[in-house]
Order: sequence, then structure tokens, then C-alpha cells
Amino acid sequence: MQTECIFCKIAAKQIPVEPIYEDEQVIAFKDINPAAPVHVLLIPKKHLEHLLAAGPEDIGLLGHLTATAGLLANQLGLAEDGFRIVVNTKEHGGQTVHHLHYHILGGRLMKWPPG
Ligand SMILES: CCNS(=O)(=O)OC[C@H]1O[C@@H](n2cnc3c(N)ncnc32)[C@H](O)[C@@H]1O
Repeated sequence: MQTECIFCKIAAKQIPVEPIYEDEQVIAFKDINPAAPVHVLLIPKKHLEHLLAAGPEDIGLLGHLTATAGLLANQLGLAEDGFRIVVNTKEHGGQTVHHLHYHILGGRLMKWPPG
């Protein structure tokens, strides 16, 4: 755990969030500043600064994150119309919270290319 990491604090229940899903490895919660009618964040409880910080030992975790994101999108009612999964990485990727997280966005038509 990184003591100054806001998402580590959420995973450690030091900051309250509306839990959407939780298991031993990951936790999902509503984004505080939603960019779509449905905007949920899915994070590993393990602190990984971003996707590139994941090592060979994290392949199972990354697979679990991806599979769980799909299951959550389905549970959130996004399967029929579709949804977007976003992993912003470092400055050019617009990452502002430096703890790996998957954005699950839906409930409206997503534009392309993203901004
Ligand atoms: C610009 C994208 N930057 S980001 O890809 O790094 O996404 C960070 C996301 O975390 C969200 N966020 C920050 N703090 C909290 C919090 N305490 N609870 C829930 N969501 C949070 C922001 O609204 C943002 O969408």
C-alpha cells in the first residue's frame, strides 16, 4: 500500500466509496466525477502505478481485472447497447490518479476518437 495513494486508501477502506464490486484482488466503485451516465472505476488492491508497472507476476491480476470489467459492464446493464473500457496511462494518457484503474463507461454513445 502507498500511504499517499488515494486509491490505496479507498481499497483499505480509509476513504468511503459506494462499493459496486469487491473480491480479494480488486474493488470497483463509482467515479466521483462521472463522464457518462454509468462511470465505474475498477482497481487492483495491489498498488501498481500504471499498466506498465505490472510485471510477469501480475498477468493473472491483469486478466482478472479485464474479465471483471466485462462482468461488471454486464451487471451494470451495459451489455446490450455497449460500453467503453479505458486505462489512462501516464501524462499523455491523461492519468491523474497514479494507481492502475480501469474506467467502465456507458449509458450513452461514446465518441471516437477520444479527446
Ligand atoms: C482525468 C482522468 N484521470 S484518470 O484516468 O487518472 O482517472 C482518475 C479518475 O478518478 C476519479 N476519482 C478521483 N478521486 C476519486 C474518489 N475519491 N472517488 C471516486 N473517483 C475518484 C476521477 O474523477 C477520475 O475520473
